[in-house]
Amino acid sequence: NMRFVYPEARRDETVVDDYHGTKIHDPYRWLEDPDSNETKEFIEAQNKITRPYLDACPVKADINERLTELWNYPKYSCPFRRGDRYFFFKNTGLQNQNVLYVQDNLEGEPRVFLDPNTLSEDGTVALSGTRFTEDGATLAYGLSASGSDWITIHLKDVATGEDYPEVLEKVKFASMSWTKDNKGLFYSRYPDATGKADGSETEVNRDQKLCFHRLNTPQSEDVVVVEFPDEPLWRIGAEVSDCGRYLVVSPVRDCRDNLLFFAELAKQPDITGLLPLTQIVHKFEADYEYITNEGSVCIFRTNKNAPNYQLIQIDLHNPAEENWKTLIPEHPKDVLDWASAVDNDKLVIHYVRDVKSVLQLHSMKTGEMIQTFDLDVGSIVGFSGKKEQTEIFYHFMSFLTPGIIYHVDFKKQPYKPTVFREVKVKDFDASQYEAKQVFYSSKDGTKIPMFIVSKKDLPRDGSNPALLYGYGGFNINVQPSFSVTRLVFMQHFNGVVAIPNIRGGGEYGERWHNAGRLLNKQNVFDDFQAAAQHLVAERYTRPALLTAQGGSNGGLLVAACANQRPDLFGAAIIQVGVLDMLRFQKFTIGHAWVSDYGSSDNKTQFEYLLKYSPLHNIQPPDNAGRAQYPATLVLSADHDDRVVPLHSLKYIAALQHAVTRAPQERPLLARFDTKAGHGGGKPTAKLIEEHTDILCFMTQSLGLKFVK
Ligand SMILES: O=C([C@@H]1CCCN1C(=O)CCn1c(=O)c(-c2ccccc2)nc2ccccc21)N1CCCC1
Repeated sequence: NMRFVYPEARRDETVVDDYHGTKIHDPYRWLEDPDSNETKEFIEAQNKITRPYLDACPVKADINERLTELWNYPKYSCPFRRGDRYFFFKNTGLQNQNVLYVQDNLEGEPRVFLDPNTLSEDGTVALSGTRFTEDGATLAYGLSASGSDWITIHLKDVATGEDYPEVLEKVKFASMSWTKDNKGLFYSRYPDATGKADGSETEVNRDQKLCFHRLNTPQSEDVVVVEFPDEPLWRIGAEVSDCGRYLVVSPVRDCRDNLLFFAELAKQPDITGLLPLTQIVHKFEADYEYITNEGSVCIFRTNKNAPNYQLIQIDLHNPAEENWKTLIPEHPKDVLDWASAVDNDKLVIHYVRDVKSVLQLHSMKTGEMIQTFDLDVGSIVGFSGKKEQTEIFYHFMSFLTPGIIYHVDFKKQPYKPTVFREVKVKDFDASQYEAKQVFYSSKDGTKIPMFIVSKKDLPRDGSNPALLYGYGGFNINVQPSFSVTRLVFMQHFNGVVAIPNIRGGGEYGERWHNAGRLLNKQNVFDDFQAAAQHLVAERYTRPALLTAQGGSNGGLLVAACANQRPDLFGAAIIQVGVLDMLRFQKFTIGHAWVSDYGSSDNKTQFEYLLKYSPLHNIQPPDNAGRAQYPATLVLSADHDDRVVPLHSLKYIAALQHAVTRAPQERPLLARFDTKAGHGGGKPTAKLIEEHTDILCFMTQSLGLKFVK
């Protein structure tokens, strides 16, 4: 690789913080101001060296063409019934945003109902959340711009397609829920901002309130119905019960555990102020998620006394914990991932069993299993069904299956799924590939599952490039899914795709999550490094051909592993990563992540965070044996208000500084996009550009050969 001359970034050695007596320098603190000219110039200078490096890739056009060709297949969501109509999302293939269609019945001619592509020239306005009234007459829908978490709520008359005049502003992390009479909407919003609030700001999100909006009135007349003024960091989830009588209110303060309150809406014909709430869960010690209710008996999915989750019944008229009943006890191995009421007296239950989806039908009355719906190895990625409806749809996907939507009609016995729609990717022959699940040992001996996908009959001589993808946090499951980018890597680079289900995720319930957070966070990095070692030991690949990739919390994973074991990876792709572990809680929603990371405000947690924080553990390669860094590409964007770009800016500045006058041959680059955010709602055009650049970076830095 050509030797890189990196942009000089000013180091302000006067910025020193004192954490519980420990002094920590933060010389790039000035990069935390997104609006300063100096920061803008830094971003420009980074893009100025990265762009030519990526564009110099001799097979960039081939990669872009293949990605575009393979991406261009029709994508559908499950149809869902609202009122007397069916709706579904569809993308013909390369549309920037999915389009919402409506049809009078499943065989009827679909009509475009809402096309977000008409809302912006470049596809950067995205639909973010839709909620129909029970009668299907009105749709509340969120719009987000440039990838920001901020949304505006709009209200549309379904019959005419006309929008109501009002627009609800300052909405983020909102639950939207209609009253049963279709006249009003509960939603959560933040107070009017002092400065800008378009997603390029970094201010802490605080003082969220639950409001009630009457349809066809201005937002200024909305009523605050629930607030916790002493708890400015709480977010307030709210849901009107299936029967319409109750509002279930579930405040959260971080990314796990919630409280439970409810209000009796029947007693509030006219909502004019704070709702009287009955509290039923008084401690943050578990997750409680409302599923449905029969009269005053509510069913909740919870991990209280059940790390693999269970369904319990709470009678709102007798809500004390000693009266709670277990409806479906936790399974010893399988994780109860979600549940949904259907056909009035049944529950559809999704389990995750060794990272694979299991779908079952249970009696709502007794909890007994009625039957399973057989599935191949893979994931349920979509579902539609309602308590009072007599049919469901579910969307199956796997590494080698782009998508199959199944339909079950409960009016016919036996309940037998039929294929409603199967999508094909042109000139993709799944029989040329294999996907398998292996279990490898981590540093502490824990068995970790890992999916390995590639062309069949690849040589096992360490000659294949490999892509190791991980997340490892927030109780999130990384289940099999179909990816065009990974298909290009497998088909045209003979690439091996490896996806370890490392600790911190939810694949084995709360135990797995707890084993990878707070003072156990190093287990996550150990699991990922052990996965890399397994791939090398089994001769799938060798370190010089191994790319580590992760985004968000997964970006932290990759950056921490590149610091700890630079010798294991030839390349590192760090997307919208959390990289300053001492300051993350000071920006936007970062404070919510303390449930996984802890906080530098706490001495014990500070000492632990300091040991792995990517920004604070950069060590230059030397001639005494410390390996050079993997070729590194850091990616972020100007409207990422989930993980603000300052993490990536400070990290790339520190990394480039550290290797000045050090034996670092491989490039350490950053790609900063505009009118883009954390990833949600990103238009297809931007996705293809980004994935092209990532594959070009891997090709250039690892010297990969593109095979037609
Ligand atoms: O983004 C994240 C972490 C992990 C996954 C969710 N997450 C969050 O920060 C979740 C943020 N978040 C919420 O907290 C709630 C919410 C609202 C009301 C009640 C309860 C929750 N609703 C959301 C809706 C859309 C997007 C994010 C939302 N991270 C980025 C990097 C580290 C963690």
